[in-house]
Amino acid sequence: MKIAIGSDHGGVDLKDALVSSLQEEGHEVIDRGTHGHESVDYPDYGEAVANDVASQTADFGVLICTTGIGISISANKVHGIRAAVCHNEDAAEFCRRHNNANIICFGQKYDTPYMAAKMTRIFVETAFDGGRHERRIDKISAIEAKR
Ligand SMILES: O=C(CO)[C@H](O)[C@H](O)[C@H](O)COP(=O)(O)O
Repeated sequence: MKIAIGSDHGGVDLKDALVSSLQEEGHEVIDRGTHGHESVDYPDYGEAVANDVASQTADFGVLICTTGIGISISANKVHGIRAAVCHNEDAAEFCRRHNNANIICFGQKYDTPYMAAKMTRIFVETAFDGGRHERRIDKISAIEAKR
């Protein structure tokens, strides 16, 4: 898989750990930064990764900030993006099965490298269930289309 990843300074250590584990698992990783602990603004990285996913430059995205919240809100402003904050394996599975999420978001404050790698593995390996969930995704897209 081709996976775009990004974080602000509050998520950079977890981001760097995930870049390594994703590469070890054989994924092609597009690392959109940040690349150090200097203070930066999470919307810049949320937008960069969201653009990669929306344009199909990447199959999926991974975003990290301190809590996972600011960067997920930012990514969800890009048309076609469904970014889900996950802190356990069940959420990582169900945001794919029911919500067809295309970006998974973590909070470095809460998620260990081990757990984030595990959740990311579940996320990329789980298919969308379709069926009744397709109708709901279509309604999300319809909300987007009004703007
Ligand atoms: O936006 C956030 C919360 O949703 C992110 O966690 C940021 O990393 C955080 O706000 C950055 O805060 P800082 O005090 O500037 O490090």
